Amino acid sequence: MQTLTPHVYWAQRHGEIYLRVELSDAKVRNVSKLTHGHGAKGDNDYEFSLEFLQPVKPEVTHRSTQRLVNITLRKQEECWWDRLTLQERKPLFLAPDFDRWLDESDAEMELHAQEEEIINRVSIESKIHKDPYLALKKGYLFMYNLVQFLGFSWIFVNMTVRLFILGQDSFYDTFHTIADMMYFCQMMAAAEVINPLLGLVKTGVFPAMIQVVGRNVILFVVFGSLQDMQNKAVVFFVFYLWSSIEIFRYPFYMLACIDTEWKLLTWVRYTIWIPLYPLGTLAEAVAVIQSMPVFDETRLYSVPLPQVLGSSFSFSYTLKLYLALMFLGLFINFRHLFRQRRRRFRSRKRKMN
Ligand SMILES: CCCCCCCCCCCCC[C@@H](O)CC(=O)SCCNC(=O)CCNC(=O)[C@H](O)C(C)(C)COP(=O)(O)OP(=O)(O)OC[C@H]1O[C@@H](n2cnc3c(N)ncnc32)[C@H](O)[C@@H]1OP(=O)(O)O
Repeated sequence: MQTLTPHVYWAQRHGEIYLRVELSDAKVRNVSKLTHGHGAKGDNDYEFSLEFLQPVKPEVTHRSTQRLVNITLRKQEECWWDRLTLQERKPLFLAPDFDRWLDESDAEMELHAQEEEIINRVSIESKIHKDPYLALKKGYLFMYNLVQFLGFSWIFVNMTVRLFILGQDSFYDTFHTIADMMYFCQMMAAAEVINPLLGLVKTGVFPAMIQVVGRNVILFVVFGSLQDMQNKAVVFFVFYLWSSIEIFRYPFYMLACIDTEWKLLTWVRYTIWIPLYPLGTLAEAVAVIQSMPVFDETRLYSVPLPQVLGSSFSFSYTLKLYLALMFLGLFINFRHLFRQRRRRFRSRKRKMN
């Protein structure tokens, strides 16, 4: 029996080489030796060898059907080859496999489509299998954000309308008009520390704690417990700056809960804190400084001391320490928000590419 060379058809992808050998009832001894195949010249031994343009991995898979043998090789390095063989002249027995043939850009598109399909499958599977309470969690977060959004919108609209109608006079009774709603929203905001603790949102507990504790000290201790502070203009600025960010932040979270994004809203949420956060901290610092003489005068929250050390330890000393903490808190949260912004816009750029 003589040894012949079969017709071999080839195609490639970035990572693989496909060879198709047209022989019926072929038995494969090793990948390049096909015994007892039935080719154009009848029953014979068939053999071929190829010197590839670049190295391939040693593992080779092959599958024989009644009419042909399919061989798959993996390229050592994932890249597009200009041709299959090292020698420029194509061997006579080799031809393109037009059934599988793709040019480089089509192969790239096929690769992207496969990658996307895998990502979609993994994310759907992880949603279905990993968290049976996902809908419940999202429902809770959506409702929480909706209530906060409504609360802060009421505050913002109310203050804006009053500013237009009463002008500067509206500054001085902000507290009496707005405080109840602000108490409600800021008490609810404790959930913002609890949510990451329970793993409901993927963010740090510490920045949320700084934010919530920081605001509540101002609201409940500085404004809430000193009547003299309640009709100061600084209340207007503090409340207006707080609500200006929240009317964008909460709707942004609401959309996130229903896996939706409105690009302009995302941009606003991750941008307006840049002027608002320092201004808000400044307004809070002014409130703290203005409250110090009032605490000294009223002796509220002062700690009685033994006679030798003086009569009492005024709460204004604690506030002096708190002032320093405020600027440390501003620095920590400014850095945190800056990172969140960079992460958000970087991942969006990556999605667009
Ligand atoms: C521990 C002792 C403390 C001592 C205190 C010391 C005093 C400190 C004083 C500090 C000064 C404070 C000044 C301040 O009060 C002044 C002002 O507020 S002025 C107004 C301007 N302010 C702002 O812009 C801040 C607004 N606040 C915030 O942005 C947040 O509170 C903050 C914690 C700072 C940051 O938020 P977060 O870490 O959550 O970042 P993201 O928004 O990017 O969210 C991350 C991912 O989690 C998802 N997420 C978060 N929350 C929710 C939610 N409620 N519902 C649904 N999803 C949520 C979000 O979608 C992100 O997910 P993904 O990454 O997948 O997009």
